[in-house]
Amino acid sequence: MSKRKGAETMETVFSPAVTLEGLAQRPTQPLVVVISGPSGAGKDSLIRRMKELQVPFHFVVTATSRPPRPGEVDGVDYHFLSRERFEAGIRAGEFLEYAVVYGDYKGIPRWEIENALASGKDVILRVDVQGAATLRRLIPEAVFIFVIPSSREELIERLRARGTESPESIARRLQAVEEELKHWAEFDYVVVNRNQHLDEAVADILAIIRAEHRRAHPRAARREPMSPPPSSR
Ligand SMILES: Nc1ncnc2c1ncn2[C@@H]1O[C@H](COP(=O)(O)OP(=O)(O)OP(=O)(O)O)[C@@H](O)[C@H]1O
Ligand SMILES: Nc1nc2c(ncn2[C@@H]2O[C@H](COP(=O)(O)O)[C@@H](O)[C@H]2O)c(=O)[nH]1
Repeated sequence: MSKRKGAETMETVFSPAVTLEGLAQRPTQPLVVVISGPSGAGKDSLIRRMKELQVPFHFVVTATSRPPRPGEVDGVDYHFLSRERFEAGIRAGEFLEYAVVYGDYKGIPRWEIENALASGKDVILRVDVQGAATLRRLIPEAVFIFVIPSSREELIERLRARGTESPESIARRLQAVEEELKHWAEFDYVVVNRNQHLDEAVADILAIIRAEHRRAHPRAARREPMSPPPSSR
């Protein structure tokens, strides 16, 4: 490519001078990755698989007023709170974000986010579509991934086979899908978690994270809490 000597190019106007070594060793910022999608899409299964594969990331444990399912561990899957304790937390401004999701409170404790950002690792949050909309305002530089199954039948079958929901809870979750789907285009990526192809969806998420780390102009991960805790306002 020939360029006139002294002529301004896109590179000379926009790129600060670097050495090859400097550019090659450029530190990458931790990412904030928000995983959302309909109930039963497989968000928790994907995150669990990524933990099994020892992918280095910090998972933000959110809080809920719903009772634990068999096998769920307090402080690992959720912080399980009574409804009263959750409502007291709302009044005290303890949550960065909270919503009523399928009839139960769900929310992100501020201290969890502060710990996550202090970890220096990529941070993964899993929230419903309402939560993703709130986080888009609070953390616009986060990477937003919408996870879906490949069909409604797949979703119904998965929610039934999980065996954790009452028929009413399954109906409520399925009723929400249409509304949730309306928001797909607000996400940066759509990942399809096909039946029996969980590892393909995991590979997609890892590819997204890898590519985001290779950005020439990275999304800057926040180092500070999103807003001061209410007590110091
Ligand atoms: N690729 C897959 N193939 C077959 N079954 C799957 C796949 N992914 C997830 N499942 C199963 O589907 C059910 C729902 O998955 P999971 O609980 O991970 O969904 P979720 O999106 O986290 O749901 P929720 O929003 O309700 O918490 C689980 O029983 C899980 O084992
Ligand atoms: N808005 C928020 N949604 C959250 C949070 N933590 C989890 N979730 C989402 O709730 C639904 C239902 O979860 P389940 O465990 O009861 O099946 C699912 O979409 C989760 O991702 C949160 O802090 N805020």
